Amino acid sequence: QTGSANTNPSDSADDEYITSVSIGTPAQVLPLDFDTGSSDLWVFSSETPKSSASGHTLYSPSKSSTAKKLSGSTWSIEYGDKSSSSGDVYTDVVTIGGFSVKTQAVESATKVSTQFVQDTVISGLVGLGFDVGNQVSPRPQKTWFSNAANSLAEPLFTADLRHQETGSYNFGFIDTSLAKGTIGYTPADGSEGYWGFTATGYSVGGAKLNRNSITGIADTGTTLLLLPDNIVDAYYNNVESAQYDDSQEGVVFDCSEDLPSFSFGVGGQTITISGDLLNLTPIEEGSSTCFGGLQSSADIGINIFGDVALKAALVVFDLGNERLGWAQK
Ligand SMILES: CC(C)C[C@H](NC(=O)C[C@H](O)[C@H](CC1CCCCC1)NC(=O)CC[C@H](O)[C@H](Cc1ccccc1)NC(=O)OC(C)(C)C)C(=O)O
Repeated sequence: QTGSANTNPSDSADDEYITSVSIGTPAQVLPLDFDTGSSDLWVFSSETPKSSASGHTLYSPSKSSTAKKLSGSTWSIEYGDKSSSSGDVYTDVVTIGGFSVKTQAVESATKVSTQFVQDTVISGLVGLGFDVGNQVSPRPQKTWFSNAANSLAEPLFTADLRHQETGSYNFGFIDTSLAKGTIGYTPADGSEGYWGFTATGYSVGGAKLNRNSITGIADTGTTLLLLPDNIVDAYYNNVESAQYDDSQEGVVFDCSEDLPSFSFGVGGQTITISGDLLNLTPIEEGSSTCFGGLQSSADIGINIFGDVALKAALVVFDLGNERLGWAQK
């Protein structure tokens, strides 16, 4: 068995990717953000304060004949961007791309931080990280993919995120036609809950890859490519107008710049992110100053290959073999 779901950029900056998920009986369809950087499936619901819930699609367990309260269970999460949410837990049928998990923990939000209130394009997250990262207590719950893995044709899923166009999350199979290059595999470290891996080197503007390895995570829930300062500086030294902008908290440059590409080695393959994918967006509507897709990871303590990097590749999250596959798109 397999599943295949389309995913779409949330806005002109590809800030997030939105995928429709069916929950309950009859199906309640919510727009959710698939996040390989966390491990909880949580949703705005009938239990979310009305003032916080306006503009969001809500899950109502009371309207689902298959919903069951997981009594005594609660959850609470704070994300890297300091946003947070918390609540209680139900189990219900959750269908993604035509594949159903009958008894999935659906975490219902009784509290959401301002950022989630304002981000009305999504009504929650589907965590696709390792189960060790789940935040339900007293008993952590499994992710949708972990529950699905044994019934899928293969215990893996792929992410095909695209710039300003529809991409896909496929479960249980690899559609190699989505990629131009060969899939290179490298071990994945799930011990922290993330999909951790090591890139074998990098280069700017198509130069030969150096041998400076980079350990980081493949994170569909992070917009940017976040790498160490020495790499960020090596890249922006090639961009005449690049400068750090305190108010934007990142490197900005003239939108008219012809940006160099950025490449990294992984699993014996080279993934090249084109210059135009490294120009994320004007700092505000109509501005001629643009915000870089590559920024520093210095104050995070972990390198993150977020959507800016993932857009250049077809990425295979292979739980069965504990490995990540990358192929140039
Ligand atoms: C709870 C833990 C077990 C796991 C937890 N994991 C993470 O924090 C990483 C995870 O991928 C989280 C998942 C995101 C949380 C916020 C909502 C969207 C998903 N990523 C994050 O926390 C990183 C935040 C994202 O990069 C935001 C996402 C965003 C975009 C538009 C509007 C709002 C929010 N982008 C964002 O800020 O884009 C700019 C810089 C261009 C504005 C952790 O490490 O603490």
